[in-house]
Amino acid sequence: MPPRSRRQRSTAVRVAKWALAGVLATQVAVAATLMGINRWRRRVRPQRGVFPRTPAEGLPVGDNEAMVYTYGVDLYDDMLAAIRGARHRVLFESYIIKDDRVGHEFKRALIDAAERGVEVYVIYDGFANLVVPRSFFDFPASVHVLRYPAFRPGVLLFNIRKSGRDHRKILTVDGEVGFVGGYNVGLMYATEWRDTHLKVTGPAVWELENAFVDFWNMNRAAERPELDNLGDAEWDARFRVHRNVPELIIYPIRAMFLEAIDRAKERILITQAYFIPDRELVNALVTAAQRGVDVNVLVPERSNHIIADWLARGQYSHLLDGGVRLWLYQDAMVHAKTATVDGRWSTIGTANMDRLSLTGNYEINAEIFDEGVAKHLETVFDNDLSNARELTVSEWAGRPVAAKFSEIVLAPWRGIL
Ligand SMILES: O=P(O)(O)OC[C@H](O)CO
Repeated sequence: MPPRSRRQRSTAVRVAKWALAGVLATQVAVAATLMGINRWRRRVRPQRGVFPRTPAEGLPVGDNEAMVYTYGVDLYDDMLAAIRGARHRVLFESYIIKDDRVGHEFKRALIDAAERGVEVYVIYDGFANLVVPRSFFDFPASVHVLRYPAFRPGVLLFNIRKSGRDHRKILTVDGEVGFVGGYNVGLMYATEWRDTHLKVTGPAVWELENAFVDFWNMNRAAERPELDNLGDAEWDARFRVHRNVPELIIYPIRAMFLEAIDRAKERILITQAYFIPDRELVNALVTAAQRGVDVNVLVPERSNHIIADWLARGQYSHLLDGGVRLWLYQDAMVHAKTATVDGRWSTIGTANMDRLSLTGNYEINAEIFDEGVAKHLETVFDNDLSNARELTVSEWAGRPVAAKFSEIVLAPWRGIL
């Protein structure tokens, strides 16, 4: 190579490096500014954490009964009652368990169950609970505990099987009752966050048990017992459970969403805590809106993760211009991960509509083909709208230039979070 073109190439490489460093520095500066503003705003104008609730009611789904919770106190009361009434086996898995009054109530109930001879298995995520003192997770030997590791060395070798958090929230008792949904365990979630969880009784509990058992057996320490499945799978198409399992490189929840949106004819109602859909999901929603489907997405106006909010905002123009209606939940965090289509299909689960959940973490979503459950979720959605405001195309177009700049600068992070 002649000396001049070698010089040109090294200049180009230097310019590219500086440009990249400049972009990264700008992203960090924008993110730090947003976090600073958020911290200040939370101090001067804290969220009231008051929101409408929709009473839970028993809804038949084939041979099962489903119940939808929208208030943490009600949910935790029923979960604790189930653990306290356990006779044979409790399987409890939570992404976050706080070291507070509610966390201790669960811990006590689990220990008491083990002490009266019930088999008790507990799984929690090591990374999500790094801020919780390790001593909180000291259980007597009678409780079998699996801490999903905060770090798995395989990720350093880009081994996708070793990636992802255990983001699931499952409780099953005696194979008779099961819970799944958005609620972690903690005092703040009990009263201040609007979330959605599902209780199911009947043969479909097997689905949740099976999900727990597979995870336990895949990740248990050698000295911990292997779990047998109790009962048989029902193959009931009305109530299915989908699991993202990075270890097996399967992520069916994203496909479930795409399939349901693709089939929609009348209406789609989605509630999401962190709404950062990928290109295909955005296109599916816009395509549905353009074929006349009434597409509605409810998100918190201010979530607990300001950067997630701003990554979500980066998609709003495309969605609003495409005819999707966006609703911003007021004065409280809405943490639900639900959707319903055409009054007949519903999902309630742990997966956020973002990259981390849909192609990253261990997740679990119930998919329910039932008009009663869908109708109930539509009522929940309507109640939530009484505490939300619609973001209009004109309001959005008139946002400050600094906001538009921040959205553009942070856009590349959507592929990570
Ligand atoms: O990861 P999620 O959806 O369970 O949400 C957890 C909260 O963001 C805790 O900060």
